[in-house]
Amino acid sequence: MHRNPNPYCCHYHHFSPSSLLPRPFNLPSMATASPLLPLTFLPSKISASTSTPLRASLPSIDHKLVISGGRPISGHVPISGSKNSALAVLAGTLCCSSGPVALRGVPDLLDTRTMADVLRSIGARVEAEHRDVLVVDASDVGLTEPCSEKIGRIRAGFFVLGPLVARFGKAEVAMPGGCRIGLRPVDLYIKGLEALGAVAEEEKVCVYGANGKGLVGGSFHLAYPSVGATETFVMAASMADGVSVLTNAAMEPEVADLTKFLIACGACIEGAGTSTLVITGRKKLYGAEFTILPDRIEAGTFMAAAAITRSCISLSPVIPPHVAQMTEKLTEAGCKITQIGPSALEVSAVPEVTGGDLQAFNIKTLPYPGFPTDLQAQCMALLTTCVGSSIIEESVFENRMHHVEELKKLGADIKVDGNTAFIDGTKPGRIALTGGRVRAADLRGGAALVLAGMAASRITEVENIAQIDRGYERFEEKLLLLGADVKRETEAGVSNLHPVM
Ligand SMILES: CC(=O)N[C@H]1[C@@H](OP(=O)(O)OP(=O)(O)OC[C@H]2O[C@@H](n3ccc(=O)[nH]c3=O)[C@H](O)[C@@H]2O)O[C@H](CO)[C@@H](O)[C@@H]1O
Ligand SMILES: C=C(OP(=O)(O)O)C(=O)O
Repeated sequence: MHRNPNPYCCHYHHFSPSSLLPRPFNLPSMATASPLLPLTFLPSKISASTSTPLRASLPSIDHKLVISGGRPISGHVPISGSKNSALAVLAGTLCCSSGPVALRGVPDLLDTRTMADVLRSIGARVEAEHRDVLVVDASDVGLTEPCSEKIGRIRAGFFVLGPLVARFGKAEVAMPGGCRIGLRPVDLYIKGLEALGAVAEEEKVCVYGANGKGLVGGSFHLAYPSVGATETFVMAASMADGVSVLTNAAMEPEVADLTKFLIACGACIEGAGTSTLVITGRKKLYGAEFTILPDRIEAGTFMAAAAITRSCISLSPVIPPHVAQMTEKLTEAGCKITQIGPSALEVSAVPEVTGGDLQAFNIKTLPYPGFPTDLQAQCMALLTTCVGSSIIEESVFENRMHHVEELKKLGADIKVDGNTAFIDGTKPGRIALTGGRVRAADLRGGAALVLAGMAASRITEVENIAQIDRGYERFEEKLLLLGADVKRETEAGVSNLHPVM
């Protein structure tokens, strides 16, 4: 690997964003996957505090979900810790050079397992302690080139760049993977680090800290409130020498959660959850205990599941303001959402509440507090069952409509023009989805197909569910617990149990 002869030099290397476009998506290979682990998990034991063993990657690439549709669901579903918060916080553990971090609520997902492997590849210790605590000790990390193959599987792999440059003065990180929903460049990450004095090398993502040590405080205005670029800047600035200011920062709850985590570790950050962050760098951050916030996207997905099956379910823990956009849209459709506890909601779409049909609504995805792009596909599935026409405008990612063709195979009537989808809903008293064989192209699109299958009149098979396993903890087990007829089919046969533990 080529190295800068003087990695700490201050001269400027021109940074070319085009050299940082993502490489092709790289799913975990069956050849490298570990064998199935013993099954010890029973659906009745699902709890919001499910443990996080984070062992080897889940070999679910050839698994499919088989759904027998048309059944209502009922009961309570526990919501796991947030995938996107957990991934950012796991990257943030690299800021802690003194003492271990104890994390509660890290969901057991393909993506969190991959992130754990990324951390291990540079010398961090990542271990499950008790059933619910994941301990990460990055005190002895010394390497600055995390495993490229693992980074190439997940978007959040790139989040380690900021902490590594800030702590060690250099880092070489491969282009990340994640959902194939657009070009997803990393130019804003790099520009943010450059504002802190970093120097990026052309042709590869190799970044050096300023003045041979690390980063210096600086100001940066994000041209777009990118979640990952905000998180990268905040982690890096927390260890930079001096005060940094970030404006037009992303305000997603997961960004605020990362900020809270860093503060718990000794960082000095003002403005958490707002668009202006003022960060006073600290020489060192320390290990701390932290609990990951509940996953608002998983919660929103189950809210959509209740609506699409015209059912009534409760869910917790959920932070009601975090799902406000979903609550607003489902209420517009005719559902009733009731807060039944400080962190519990009931979602009802039963005929006695809705009068029989749900009404179409429109969506435009936007950065938080706008409607989340990560719930667009699930809402599209729902809208194919609502009465009337609706329009979905995807404004965050330029290529997040892969689920359209698959939904059409299940009987949906959808037309796409650029990033706008026109959904011709169903007729009163009739749900048009029939079922069929479809393939998950990405995480949320995959979940949307499962929801559609639950409303369809016949059997639906969803293939390539490794995509779903990337971001939903025990998805089909939770659905099964609610009474859905969902089975995981593996090469070895049918299984209603997740093959993780
Ligand atoms: C692991 C994680 O947390 N993933 C989430 C994160 O992704 P991620 O952090 O990748 O999303 P961003 O907010 O960065 O991306 C939003 C838009 O900004 C563009 N962009 C981003 C960075 C950059 O340097 N240059 C650039 O042009 C992207 O291509 C995209 O069109 O936020 C998204 C938006 O809420 C969510 O859908 C993802 O689930
Ligand atoms: C787009 C998503 O994930 P990632 O950014 O990890 O690809 C998602 O969670 O919907």
